[in-house]
Amino acid sequence: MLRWLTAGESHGPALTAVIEGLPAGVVVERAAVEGALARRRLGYGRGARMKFEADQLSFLGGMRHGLTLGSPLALQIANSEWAKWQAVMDPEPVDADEVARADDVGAPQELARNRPLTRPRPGHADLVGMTKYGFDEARPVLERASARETAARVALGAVAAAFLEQAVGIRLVSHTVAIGRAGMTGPGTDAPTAEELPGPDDVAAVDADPVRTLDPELSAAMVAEVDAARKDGDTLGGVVEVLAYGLPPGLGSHVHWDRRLDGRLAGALMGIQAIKGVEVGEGFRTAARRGSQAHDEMESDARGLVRRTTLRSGGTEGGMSTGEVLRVRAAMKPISTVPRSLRTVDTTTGEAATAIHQRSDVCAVPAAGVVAEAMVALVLADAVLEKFGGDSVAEVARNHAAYLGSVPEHLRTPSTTGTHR
Ligand SMILES: Cc1cc2nc3c(=O)[nH]c(=O)nc-3n(C[C@H](O)[C@H](O)[C@H](O)COP(=O)(O)O)c2cc1C
Ligand SMILES: C=C(O[C@@H]1CC(C(=O)O)=C[C@@H](OP(=O)(O)O)[C@H]1O)C(=O)O
Repeated sequence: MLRWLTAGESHGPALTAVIEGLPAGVVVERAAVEGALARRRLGYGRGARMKFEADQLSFLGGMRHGLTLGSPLALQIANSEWAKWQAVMDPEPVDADEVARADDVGAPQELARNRPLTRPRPGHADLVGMTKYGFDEARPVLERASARETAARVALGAVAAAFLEQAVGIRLVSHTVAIGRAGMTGPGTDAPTAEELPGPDDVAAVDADPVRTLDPELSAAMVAEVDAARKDGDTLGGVVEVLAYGLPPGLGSHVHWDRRLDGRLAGALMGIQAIKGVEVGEGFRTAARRGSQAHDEMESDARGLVRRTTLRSGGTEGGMSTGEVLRVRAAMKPISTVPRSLRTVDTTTGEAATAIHQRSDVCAVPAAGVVAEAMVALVLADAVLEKFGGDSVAEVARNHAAYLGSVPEHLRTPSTTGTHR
């Protein structure tokens, strides 16, 4: 079983993450984890904070000389802006005078770090978090609700992705499929073909695009959507897709609801801030089709392998991976810190007010794709360990190879023979 936790506030000293249950012998390269953290900061529409704040990574346990030890792996992402926030966010008691002095000289009240935040934003965690935890302002809520925390998940996801590739050859890629109305497809559209999907070697090309899509026309339309929203003082959401290549058939299980791979993926993706919908394969769009147009028919190819003719299911049947490319989508709602300020109430007086608006992202959909990729990597790593066990990477790899080798000749598929993309 793979378990993991994150801790840390958005403007606190650091984010901390621990993952337990990884086998020994995973090569974890600093460059790979830092690369993943850098990818999460990408994307047209992100706010100013992404430019000046740096993710300072340290490995604190569970590794020796670049290899996992089989013990819990702990890492930390220090906040380069901490000095500015220390008085306001110090975990230890601080003099009120010191907090008062932490005001930004000359900053408008909106931007002052030390003022109580009493105008909760509709769509953010502010009001309900204050009510639930008994706070009289939103700072203690928004600090943890903030998607800054996703940096810790992305770091863990990079470790999980390293394990997946090294032990069983699974590789992931994510991309943006819609921002606002750009890229939205209706119920009639069919599943993409394998050639239309980004492959695992396309990660750098996807990341090179400002909105993380390989389609230049779509990219331009998405950038235009972000520009138009920014001009109107508004924000946007969209849809991201994660693809995983190299899965064996049989990760997850049909035998119990909480063992279904699709359910576990949906839970993990819905656990990302602002994600409000998840689709496996054609998801909601498949509901509008007839059965004859909704499933992936099987045929025997020239080599006698059982092959699917389409990619509609998204790579799961019965809560198990089929061995086809895994394809999951997540829908992100628009950013709730809307510059043109939404109506709210001041929680000190109950009077009408406009919601807090500090600097924020206009659109963070491209970054959400990187976070979704990390969550899928973590779920798949857990499912691989459940199926193949093993205390070392070599043992997991042996168990995986033995399983694939045991599939009867007449049921072999491209995935059981290692010939899928
Ligand atoms: C990568 C990423 C960046 C985000 N950036 C912002 C932001 O700058 N401003 C904001 O109000 N919400 C932002 N959000 C969304 C909030 O974190 C989220 O709406 C809030 O935590 C409430 O949770 P809920 O939307 O799931 O209800 C971001 C989310 C993600 C995944
Ligand atoms: C810091 C990150 O994202 C933050 C997520 C976020 C939110 O409300 O979720 C709000 C913004 O923070 P602030 O309001 O302090 O500018 C984003 O910048 C990050 O992703 O590293």
